[in-house]
Amino acid sequence: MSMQIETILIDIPTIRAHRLSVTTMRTQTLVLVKITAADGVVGWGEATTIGGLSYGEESPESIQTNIQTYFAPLLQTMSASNVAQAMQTIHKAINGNRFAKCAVQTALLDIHAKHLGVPVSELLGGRVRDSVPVLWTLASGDTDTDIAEAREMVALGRHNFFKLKIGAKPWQEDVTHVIAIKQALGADVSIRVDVNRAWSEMECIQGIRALQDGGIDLIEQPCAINNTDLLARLTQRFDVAIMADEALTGPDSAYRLAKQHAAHVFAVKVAQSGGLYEACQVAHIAHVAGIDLYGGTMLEGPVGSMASAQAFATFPSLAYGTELFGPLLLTEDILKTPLQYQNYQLHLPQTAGIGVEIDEDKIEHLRRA
Ligand SMILES: O=C(O)C[C@H]1C=CC(=O)O1
Ligand SMILES: [Mn+2]
Repeated sequence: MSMQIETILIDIPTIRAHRLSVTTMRTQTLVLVKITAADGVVGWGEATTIGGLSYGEESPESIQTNIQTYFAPLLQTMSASNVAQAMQTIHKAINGNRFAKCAVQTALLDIHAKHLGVPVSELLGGRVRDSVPVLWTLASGDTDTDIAEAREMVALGRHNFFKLKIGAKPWQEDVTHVIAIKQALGADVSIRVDVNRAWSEMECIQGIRALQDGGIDLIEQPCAINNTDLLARLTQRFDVAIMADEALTGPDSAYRLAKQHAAHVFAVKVAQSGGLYEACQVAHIAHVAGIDLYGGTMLEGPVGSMASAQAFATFPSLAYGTELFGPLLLTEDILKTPLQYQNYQLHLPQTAGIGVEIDEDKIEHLRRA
């Protein structure tokens, strides 16, 4: 009874340039993991990251190599039915590699949930919601384009709150851009910013003060990943919510950030957490510590986005919503039935597994040779 595992890279152009402080994306590389159980049931997982190695510590190519070289031989000795035991074996043999571990765990959960005939959320404690609010990230680099894009999203019923990517330009220029968008969209539209760790302490103090005065609701990862002391000082200093993103790398860091009072909000990402179980643990640590929750993304395609939704649907609260818009940033879909984005929410189906039906012909056509 052995399992087979395959890693597939798919390069898909984005609908427009997506500008972050660490990189400008024009394509996204989906990293898909396909596990076939001994009985033929297929499970899917995703280990997509942003901009090669410019955002995270694993690249699409390193994930593929490490899964083929180190995960595959382990999986060939296991049965798919006990996900906890399989992950324990993997954790004993493989250090780090959270994204790869998340993808493998997701595919194993997909198989197990399909065997049981339940959605993956039922293996994570059960749903407290059947849909999650989804924001849109304005990151064209141009103020007027961003305003027009936001208005279109509201009119379409797709998104009614927004995140702006800043940190690439001098902070004063970024603040002018953000405030112009906030004023154009009005008091009722929540605007958040993601600095992606670009600012020094003085830039944080001056930039965040101006953004707080301008009515911005949330400041995401303003400073360096490891400078959690500064993140804690900013959390004490400001009333506007400070959110940890890159600093959060699973339950252990969640515990340390909570103990340090280093954030008002946690951006929980399944890949950064090292798996769906671990993302749920991060959420529970936050909940116990009185830290609010936000469902983050690595701009995954439909597999990783629905896997994330299965986890986020179980979170005790989701005060700041989610950013599971990754599939909408891509020019190609890889599903037989597209995900259901309606009324500003992503809806979770009741189908068994993670809730996606992959178009394998499409994947064969799009995959990297
Ligand atoms: O949050 C990040 O840092 C990465 C990602 C999430 C949304 C987006 O536009 O970029
Ligand atoms: Mn972020």
